[in-house]
Amino acid sequence: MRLGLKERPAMVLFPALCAMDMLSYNDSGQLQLTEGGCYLTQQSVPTLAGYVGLEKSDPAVLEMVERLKHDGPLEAPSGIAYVKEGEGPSPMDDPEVARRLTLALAGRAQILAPIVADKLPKHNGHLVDVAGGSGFFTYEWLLVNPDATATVLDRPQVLAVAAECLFTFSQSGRHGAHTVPERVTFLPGDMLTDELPQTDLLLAASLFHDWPTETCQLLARRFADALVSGGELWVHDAFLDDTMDGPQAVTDYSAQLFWVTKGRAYSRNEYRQWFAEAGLMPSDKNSSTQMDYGLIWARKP
Ligand SMILES: C[S@@+](CC[C@H](N)C(=O)[O-])C[C@H]1O[C@@H](n2cnc3c(N)ncnc32)[C@H](O)[C@@H]1O
Repeated sequence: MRLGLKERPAMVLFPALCAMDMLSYNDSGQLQLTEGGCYLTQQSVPTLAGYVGLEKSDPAVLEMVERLKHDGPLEAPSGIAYVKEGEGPSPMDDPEVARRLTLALAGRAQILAPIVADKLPKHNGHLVDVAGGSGFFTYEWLLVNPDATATVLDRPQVLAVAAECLFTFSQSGRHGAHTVPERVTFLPGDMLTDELPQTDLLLAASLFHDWPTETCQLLARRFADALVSGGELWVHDAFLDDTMDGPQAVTDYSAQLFWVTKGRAYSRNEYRQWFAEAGLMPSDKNSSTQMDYGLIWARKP
């Protein structure tokens, strides 16, 4: 790895360059320039280096280079979006910023939640929606599971917004929506350190992608511990191909996640390794939802 990149920036940059057909893996699994990628070198005649180099002094390009080199921003005095870790400041604990960031995701959740609710198991037990944000995934799931209950766990300032979303949901006039609030518990807490409630189903929606690999492994172990025997961990996210060379929509998204969070997009294979290490039995089935998102799951024996 001559660039000396750490794992996270390398796994953002190289899959993106593969998806753009600039790099590919050879038979020995080593990265090499593709025919198109060769035009990016100074030695190529003709070369694209001058054309691409028009952007070389752009402040955003220079900042991305710094972040790739340092595995994130050198300084983040007010914390990192969607991340609460340890005693450091978190935007998710600032009422105004937490509201803005939570509402920024609420539209996506509202669109995807009915599709996810339809694909999650039908159950009359309990769902824990960890880092549930606006809570829409929970509300929709409770609508199709009229005897079930659920807990939405997140930071207190986020849950204040989730409660407003629940009120609006309950007033929608949709069949059964008025029964949902009495079946929801809001649990303020820290998913990295607090004890998690025991549950039949645990949903991790757009959660792992905010965190580096070691934290994902820790979370997988914590979620496995929270499941009852026979319980299931469901992940809703955008996944890299297991070949780590696309799809381009997800490598682009991964670069955005790298820029604003501590994480990146991961492949299903990476998730399944964490689940197996945590003692879960990953299903090998893949299910897609919309917006390049999909579902995978694992069962506790
Ligand atoms: C990207 S959002 C996903 C929200 C929701 N699951 C969705 O798909 O719309 C990540 C969420 O993780 C929450 N979060 C971050 N660190 C946390 C922590 N240590 N404990 C609990 N929640 C946390 C954030 O407050 C935020 O709501």
